[in-house]
Amino acid sequence: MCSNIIETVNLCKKYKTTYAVKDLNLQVKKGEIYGFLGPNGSGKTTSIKMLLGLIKATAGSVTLFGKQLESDRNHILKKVGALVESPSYYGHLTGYENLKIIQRMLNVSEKRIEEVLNIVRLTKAKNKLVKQYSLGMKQRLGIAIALLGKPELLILDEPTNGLDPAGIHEIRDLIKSLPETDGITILISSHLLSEIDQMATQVGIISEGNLIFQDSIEVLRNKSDSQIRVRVNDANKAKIILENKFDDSIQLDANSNLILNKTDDNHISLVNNMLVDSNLSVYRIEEIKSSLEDVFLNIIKGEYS
Ligand SMILES: Nc1ncnc2c1ncn2[C@@H]1O[C@H](COP(=O)(O)OP(=O)(O)OP(=O)(O)O)[C@@H](O)[C@H]1O
Repeated sequence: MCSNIIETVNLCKKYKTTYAVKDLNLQVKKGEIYGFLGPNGSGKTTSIKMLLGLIKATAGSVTLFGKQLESDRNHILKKVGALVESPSYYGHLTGYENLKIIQRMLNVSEKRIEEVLNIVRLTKAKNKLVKQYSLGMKQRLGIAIALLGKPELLILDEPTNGLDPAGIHEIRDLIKSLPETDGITILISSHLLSEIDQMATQVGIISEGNLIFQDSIEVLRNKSDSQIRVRVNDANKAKIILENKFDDSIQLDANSNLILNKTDDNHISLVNNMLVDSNLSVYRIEEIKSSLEDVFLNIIKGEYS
């Protein structure tokens, strides 16, 4: 049995002669927090709109909960909550009153309003007019609205866009806490890996409409390159010694540290012994890893393909 909550097969959207999304094969399993990453204009919103049936695909299929979206759209979408682009509210009404309108439309219990206010931590601000809410509070209200119908799948399109670091942190904590309580599956898009790094279990990277990476966050982390940085009392002398011995050019960084590309233990031990035998003082040997953001940028540039 297929355990994918979202599955798309060769999903395409073409505008005139250009593909905004090309042969997208997304696979999102139950209970995952799937980080859908890509630079601005890479096709995230277009993909999400196709998942929600808001725009028609040029080709390909969308399957949610094992059922083709086309076959039973209304029934399937009842199990989905979404926040796409800037949510619209009635600014002259309170947060509670905004939720009340949607609660009536969805025909869920009034008790659910208090529950979602609590989840998004807006209970204290529920009687404040929404026009007086901060951007972060408005985004959290948008998530509360998306959660009202107790969705099994939550789709959030760039929910941290425009937020300050504290706002981003709040949304991150909130999203991380959701699968534990409700067993919900979440797809969240962003153009910054750092924003979803600590919450995503699975990552899909889209660039120019093509999905160029889809795997666990661990696999992404393992793509991070390592180098060894060595601090000695005379870097130039050390450089000559090592280059003569290993017949390989050694770089120095801006602080006159030696940078070694070979990182295996035996090599590092050999280097250390050589430097010490040459009466150099070795102050520090440390591993430096490229950041996850660098890995993300390198994947987009095609450096890992
Ligand atoms: N209605 C449209 N007509 C023509 N082109 C469109 C339309 N909507 C989107 N596009 C184009 O499709 C491409 C993908 O846009 P999309 O909004 O999906 O990207 P995105 O990854 O969500 O970017 P952002 O983070 O900036 O929202 C862009 O080149 C965009 O200009």
